[in-house]
Amino acid sequence: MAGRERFQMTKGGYILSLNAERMSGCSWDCLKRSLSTSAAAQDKHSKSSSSSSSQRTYTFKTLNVAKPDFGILQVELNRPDRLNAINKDAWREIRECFEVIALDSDCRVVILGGLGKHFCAGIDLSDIADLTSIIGTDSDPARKGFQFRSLVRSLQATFNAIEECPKPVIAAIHGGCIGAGVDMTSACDIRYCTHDAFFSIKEVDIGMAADVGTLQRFPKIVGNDSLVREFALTGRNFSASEASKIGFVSRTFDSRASMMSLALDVAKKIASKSPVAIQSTKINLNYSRDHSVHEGLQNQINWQGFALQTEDLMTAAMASADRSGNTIPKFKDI
Ligand SMILES: CC/C=C\C=C\CC(=O)SCCNC(=O)CCNC(=O)[C@H](O)C(C)(C)COP(=O)(O)OP(=O)(O)OC[C@H]1O[C@@H](n2cnc3c(N)ncnc32)[C@H](O)[C@@H]1OP(=O)(O)O
Repeated sequence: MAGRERFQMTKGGYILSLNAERMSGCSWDCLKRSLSTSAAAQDKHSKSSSSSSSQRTYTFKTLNVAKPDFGILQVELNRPDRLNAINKDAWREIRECFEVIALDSDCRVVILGGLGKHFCAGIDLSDIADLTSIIGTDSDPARKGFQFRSLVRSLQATFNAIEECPKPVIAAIHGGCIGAGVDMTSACDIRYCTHDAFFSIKEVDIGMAADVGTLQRFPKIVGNDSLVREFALTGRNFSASEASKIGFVSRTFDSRASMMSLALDVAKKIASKSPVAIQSTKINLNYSRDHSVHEGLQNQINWQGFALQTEDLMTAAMASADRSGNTIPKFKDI
């Protein structure tokens, strides 16, 4: 973390550190309840954020958040002794973090990485017994079914929060990116990895189908149905070079340092542009991925109905027109 400040906002937000304290040690059932109330709390905060004087603090047990440069947040999975396996606190905190980032006008782009030897070893295997404890309850099969549905919905919401965050998210992957790690990075906008990275859609090896995004997002990223099925049906590791060949990652690097340096350069470039243009691009790319070309174009028409009214259009156009390159456009936060 040398050279980077711990980041704390002092205007219009949330005291996540208190939430983290309150939630530690809760059961999966408790996690489900907290995740569903989190959305309502977020909504309440978003409505009052412009007038609220409470603190927005990026303080988490399982995540490290820093602000390396203007408009950029660096979020790192921070359970290195467990290889950043996602435990119940992490499921909740990743969602909370990206929900807050979505509303944080100081943040224009995010770099998502992991501390320690591996990016992410998937779900925390020591939580599996707790996760499946619904089976041992007295409820009838239908009621257990409803409880499992609600659990999976709440876990999906963690990675949905990354995809639905209007700020672009750059995943910087090193070492293992296993199971839930693939689900998580599939929800990101840009993926880079080091040459030593390896990936696995590992869920079949723990007796389940991937259920928090990989089967839905990964095929749309790589566009090779046969290979998707080979990976998802065998759980075999695939290398950085395979990931690059199929387009799951767009660049590979010799070292983490060179990856983070390039990720930061790309993030700076994104942060320097109109946030109206950047967020409109992410939102419309996501919409168009999930709709027909015609529907995507219709949505874009409606979107442009307000987005083209931005002052950023003239600011950016005038800067582009100045061939000397001396006009550096400045764009207000959203
Ligand atoms: C509703 C469900 C929603 C989502 C479901 C998602 C499913 C998945 O994520 S499936 C994938 C689950 N993960 C795995 O199967 C990975 C298991 N780990 C490994 O295969 C290896 O650890 C490795 C990632 C290849 C790394 O190997 P290595 O570098 O040799 O480290 P180790 O010595 O094996 O591990 C060090 C230390 O970490 C512990 N650990 C590793 N993975 C996990 C994990 N997923 N959960 C909890 N703990 C993990 C490992 O036990 C070691 O612990 P020690 O106490 O130091 O022995």
